[in-house]
Amino acid sequence: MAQTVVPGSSLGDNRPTYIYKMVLLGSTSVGKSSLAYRYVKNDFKESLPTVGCSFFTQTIQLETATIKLEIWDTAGQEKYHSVCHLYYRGAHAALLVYDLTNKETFNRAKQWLMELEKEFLPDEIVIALVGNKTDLADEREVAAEDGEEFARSRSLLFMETSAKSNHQVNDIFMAVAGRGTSFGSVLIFVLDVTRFGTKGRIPLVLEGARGAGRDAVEPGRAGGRPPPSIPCSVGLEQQLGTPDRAHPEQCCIASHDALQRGGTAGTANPIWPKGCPVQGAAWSQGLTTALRQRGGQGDKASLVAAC
Ligand SMILES: Nc1nc2c(ncn2[C@@H]2O[C@H](COP(=O)(O)OP(=O)(O)OP(=O)(O)O)[C@@H](O)[C@H]2O)c(=O)[nH]1
Repeated sequence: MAQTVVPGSSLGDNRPTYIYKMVLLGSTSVGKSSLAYRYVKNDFKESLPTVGCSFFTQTIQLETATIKLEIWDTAGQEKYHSVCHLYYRGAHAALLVYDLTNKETFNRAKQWLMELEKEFLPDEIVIALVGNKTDLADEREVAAEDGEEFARSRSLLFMETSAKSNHQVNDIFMAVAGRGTSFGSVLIFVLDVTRFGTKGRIPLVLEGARGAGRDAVEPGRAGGRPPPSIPCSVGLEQQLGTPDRAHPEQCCIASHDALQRGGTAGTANPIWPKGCPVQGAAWSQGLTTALRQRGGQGDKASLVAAC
């Protein structure tokens, strides 16, 4: 399993930071944002359809290392499909979510899988098939056995969840993180109920970090993904009220998305979530940094080439 490791950034803190990118894919309204919200906030609320992609991070401080879980919640609406591959690029794990009350979304999840299989080698990414909305048992259109059987035939993790009733939400995130440890023996996550309790949001602890993954990089080294460094806040981060430091790569991708659809890469980007506190200068700065890290300039041609 590929993780990125960077040296600790705080003064006197030499612990490495491992970055683990997890992407949520699936049709619109299957509950991707709700699952992420439940996992991060342990709550459920109505949310608007995702625009482009929401991104947030969850940091886990451990004795020997820091784990930074990057969760990329993609938009399921078809109009965003053409740019989705930009979001799952470099992912270590993917949750393929369908709505078990809507068979069409199950079929769509199978198509997502085919796309992932074109992009990744089998041992490059952990994939889980997730049937969401178990609380709507009376409306079920996809039998649990069908989901399970398909997952088994393709060696995927499988779980049915309900973001609404909080059924197996922690479990699926944990299972995916746990599976990630079986590749390359880089990280071992174990449940630490003594520290977090069984209802802890991220009951994970690193038991042993035995060196860097094969794509481990040092900051600034060519070929590696840059560490998050630009103040920015988008999508779910914003909804959660927990502004974070956005990934320059996301600023780049969002801008590329806008350009593809005839928008501009400037601060007036029509797709940028309304009310985003960093709609202006901070986002531009993030974009500029992303471009520089890719060796480009801040013009449209460089942006498209870089992304
Ligand atoms: N009953 C029930 N409703 C759910 C559940 N999860 C999500 N929903 C509802 O399904 C609808 C869509 O949820 P979202 O989380 O926005 O779906 P999404 O997959 O992120 O949608 P896009 O952003 O368009 O891709 C909302 O009305 C949610 O309240 C669930 O587990 N049970």
